[in-house]
Amino acid sequence: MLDIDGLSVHMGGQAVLDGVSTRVENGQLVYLLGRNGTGKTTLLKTICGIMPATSGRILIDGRRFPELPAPPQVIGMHLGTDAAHPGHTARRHLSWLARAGGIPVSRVDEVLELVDLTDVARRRVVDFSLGMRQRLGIAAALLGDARTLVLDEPVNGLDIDGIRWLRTLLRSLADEGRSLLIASHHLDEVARTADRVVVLDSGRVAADARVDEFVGAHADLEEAYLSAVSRPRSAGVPR
Ligand SMILES: Nc1ncnc2c1ncn2[C@@H]1O[C@H](COP(=O)(O)OP(=O)(O)OP(=O)(O)O)[C@@H](O)[C@H]1O
Repeated sequence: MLDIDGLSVHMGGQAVLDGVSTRVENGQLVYLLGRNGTGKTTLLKTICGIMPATSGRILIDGRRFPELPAPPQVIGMHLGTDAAHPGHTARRHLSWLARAGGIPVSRVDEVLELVDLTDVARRRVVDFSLGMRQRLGIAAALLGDARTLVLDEPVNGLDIDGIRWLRTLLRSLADEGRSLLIASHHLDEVARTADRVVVLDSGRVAADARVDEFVGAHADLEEAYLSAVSRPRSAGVPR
């Protein structure tokens, strides 16, 4: 479970996140939405202990990140498709992560199978397509069998079969009782699988609701989203 309370992150003298509070319960698949540059990646990195909070509190299964005895076994993270050394094979990358995280190396084959990369496990990451690097990042997030998962735009670059595969995987991980927080711009995936949405706007929570509540009287999810976020600074975007 993720519990975020009054989280602010300041960078370069600016508040990138400003008093963000939300919660992802066990068994919930929550999508984090918002315009480019509105703080989604910053929020995920702060949850994962990569960026420092200026104020506020983040609890992962009731504990702050520095108190976690074995972080990769508590929170799985996929924060971008360039995490692996390009000269390493997929297997070497995951084996290194497993050793660093105190995870049995035998788990590597399991996650390679889960993300359908077994056949290319000995190929170097530099030769991977974007979709293959997404799968590798998802494999890394799943290595520790953590109860909480944080994924940044995992759909990007996946082919149509891959998007369907990921949708089924994410839903089943939530149905097993895990907490998932996923930043995305893919409203179709949100509509199909999300339990809740959290919308960030200029670093603040503009909406935090069950999907059906969020859509409410709006025609659809896109209309609900556009009415939740402020107008873009650039002109000419029809509303
Ligand atoms: N290291 C940094 N120093 C200063 N500002 C930063 C730093 N990293 C990010 N920012 C700023 O923080 C803001 C939020 O960026 P962030 O990457 O969290 O947005 P995002 O919502 O994930 O965007 P996108 O949808 O494009 O991925 C942006 O204005 C960005 O310029």
